[in-house]
Amino acid sequence: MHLLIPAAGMGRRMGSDGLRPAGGYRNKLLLTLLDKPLLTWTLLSAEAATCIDWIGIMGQPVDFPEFKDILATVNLSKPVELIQGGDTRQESVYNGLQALPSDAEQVLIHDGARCLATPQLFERCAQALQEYQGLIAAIPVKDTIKVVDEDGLILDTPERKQLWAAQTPQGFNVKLLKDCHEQGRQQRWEVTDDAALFEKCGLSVHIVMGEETNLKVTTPVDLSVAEFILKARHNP
Ligand SMILES: Nc1ccn([C@@H]2O[C@H](COP(=O)(O)OP(=O)(O)OP(=O)(O)O)[C@@H](O)[C@H]2O)c(=O)n1
Ligand SMILES: C[C@](O)(CO)[C@H](O)COP(=O)(O)O
Repeated sequence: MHLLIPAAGMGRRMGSDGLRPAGGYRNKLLLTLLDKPLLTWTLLSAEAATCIDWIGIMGQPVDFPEFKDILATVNLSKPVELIQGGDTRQESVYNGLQALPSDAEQVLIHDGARCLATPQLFERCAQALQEYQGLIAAIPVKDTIKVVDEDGLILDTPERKQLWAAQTPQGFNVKLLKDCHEQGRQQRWEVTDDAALFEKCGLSVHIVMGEETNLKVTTPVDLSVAEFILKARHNP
């Protein structure tokens, strides 16, 4: 199974590590969580998942020297390729898809920022991909969700039992996902996950039960929560 890791973000919402001299934020995946860069935790989980046999990491070239240091430390047993990311997650995944080996039939896509996903979740998604052409890890929403207009007025309260919070890994048939990305570029669709492109193209996407701990490290609070979870895992 091929795995693409989008890791080319700016970490604007994290915003904690100051501006780079050249402008722009420092990639949050290079921040330290316990004693390792955040990206290292994601890679260690991918390494432990036996279903994965090739890894592509989409990053910004400015981060490649540090990515190479991380790879040298982790010393993965699987082939790894660094791929130039784009200005959005959608563009980064597009670039990753173009860089897949020509024999890749199925792909899992997993945010570098979801560094707490377990190897078992990768295995579960890879297994389900033998049955489905499109799937995502997701968990039932715990809060009551409101749809709100620009003036702060509630428009709707969707029924909670139909709401799921999308996570990654997201898994797809490579050819179908490439077609969906092409169509997305032509139609100028802007989406925040790959499943949305599948949906817009009228293709079905199945849910695989995700993990409550599989949070996306987005803000400084997430970093503290992730550290807490990792500490509990490593010193139970
Ligand atoms: N141009 C981009 C933007 C995001 N990502 C990746 O997509 C994942 C989810 O994105 P997000 O959490 O939004 O990360 P950032 O873009 O870094 O954060 P922010 O939106 O706060 O700037 C991350 O692993 C991030 O590195 C990417 O590969 N290319
Ligand atoms: C793909 C994703 O992680 C699913 O929750 C999420 O949509 C990424 O979104 P972001 O806008 O990059 O935070």
